[in-house]
Amino acid sequence: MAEVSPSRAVALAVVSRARRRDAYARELLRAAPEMARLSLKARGLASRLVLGSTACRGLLDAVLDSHLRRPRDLEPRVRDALRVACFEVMYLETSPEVSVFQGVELVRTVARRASGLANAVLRKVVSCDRPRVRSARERVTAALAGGVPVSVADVSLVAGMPSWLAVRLCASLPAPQAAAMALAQLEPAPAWVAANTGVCDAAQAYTRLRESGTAPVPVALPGSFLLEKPAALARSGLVGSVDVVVSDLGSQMVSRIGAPAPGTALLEVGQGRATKTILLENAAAALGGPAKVVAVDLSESKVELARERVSHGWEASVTSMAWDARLLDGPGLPRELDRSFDTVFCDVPCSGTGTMRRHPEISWALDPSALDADNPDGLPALQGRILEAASRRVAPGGTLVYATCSVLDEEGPAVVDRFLDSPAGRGFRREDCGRAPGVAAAPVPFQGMVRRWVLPSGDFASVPATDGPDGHFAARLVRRG
Ligand SMILES: C[S@@+](CC[C@H](N)C(=O)[O-])C[C@H]1O[C@@H](n2cnc3c(N)ncnc32)[C@H](O)[C@@H]1O
Repeated sequence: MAEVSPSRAVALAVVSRARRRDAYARELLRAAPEMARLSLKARGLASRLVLGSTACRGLLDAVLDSHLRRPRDLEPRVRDALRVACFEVMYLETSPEVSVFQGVELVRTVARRASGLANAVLRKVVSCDRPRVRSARERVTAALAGGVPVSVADVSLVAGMPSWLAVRLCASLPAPQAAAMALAQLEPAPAWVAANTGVCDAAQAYTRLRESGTAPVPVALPGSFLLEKPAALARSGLVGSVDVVVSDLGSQMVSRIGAPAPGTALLEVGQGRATKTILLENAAAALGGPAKVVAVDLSESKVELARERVSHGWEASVTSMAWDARLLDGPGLPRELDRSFDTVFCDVPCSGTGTMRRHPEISWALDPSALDADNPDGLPALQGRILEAASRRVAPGGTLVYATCSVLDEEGPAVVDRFLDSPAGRGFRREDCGRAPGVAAAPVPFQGMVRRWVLPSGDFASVPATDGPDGHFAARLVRRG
């Protein structure tokens, strides 16, 4: 009898490891020694099974529980195997016979006596749930073209996300965009990288990427590439040496929207691992030379990491420090922050709903109350507070950029509207992100790519779609002189 395939066995090992260690599935997938022994095709399937079964976790559990007499009795390792198999039956194109057979074998590898139960459950998934997904997908695909509404239930089922999140998504996005996002959620996300021009120019980055087997394809922004074989990047050493930074194209667009003029002062709030610091300096350099950047983050360990990364090419122009951005308008600021800046770029903590293809844990880990504007401990309150405090550091005539990787109104336009209505915000006016100097100076096709996502308000809001960038939001506010 045929055995369970290596890709499914590896997928189960990684999913179980993530549960036991309470770790991120994508990171374990990258580090898994078993992955290196798989063929490229098998690695692709293992990766889809791990990321997909993680992204749909709650929905798969509800499906499995509906077919079990005593769901609570299911051992965690059997549930892991059934989730992987259930995801394949419902969402992938594998024939039902193969996916059920493989699912039963997978369960047998962890609990021989549970194989009969697995067979019964997976057959029910084939007859009840697989057709539901297929018909929901047809309706969502029809909504993509426009003119047809999209239902919350279909978005939730097609994307494998909780219904409350689908409700918020459909309230934030026009139907064709909600449909495009739902259809893209369980597809592999494109892999973009940008050359770190502090270390190498676009031509050198291209050569190094090509020689390392990543099959780079230049995109409309010089130094930016789509990788056709992203798996080779991990072995290339180019990420560790910071010759390139891995960054979604939407994030690269936001960095051009925030691009400081050469030699001017920029305060970056929420520096994280310094990916945008490098992109912002790339953008300034493209305009003529680096900016003088002071960057803050609440997390000491991220500041350490950021310092190491910017030391590759930008050590002379970037200062990274640990500071709580909510205190940027208070007394006792360190000398580096007690001044005004030509640009203040706020990359605030957010739900990450624009990046769920890359971070599959997000949708089932999010607490809906964290998105309520009136929750004092929620994200919109934190984002508004950071924006307000950071606005005090903008010089007259200077620019304040507010950025998130969320697609939800509550964390984007609503936060900016509230700020502009507040006493601190009254001195600012909203400007068109598509006309930002860093965008206007970029090649015309890139300008078109950015402007495609600019809303009538002037804000930038990309939305995930198959082969498209992640969901990023940016508002550009100029302080009256
Ligand atoms: C969206 S991430 C930034 C990503 C980063 N800009 C990059 O490109 O890698 C938001 C960052 O804000 C930081 N943060 C959260 N609360 C903060 C606060 N009160 N003050 C400063 N930084 C904060 C987090 O540690 C996190 O690194």
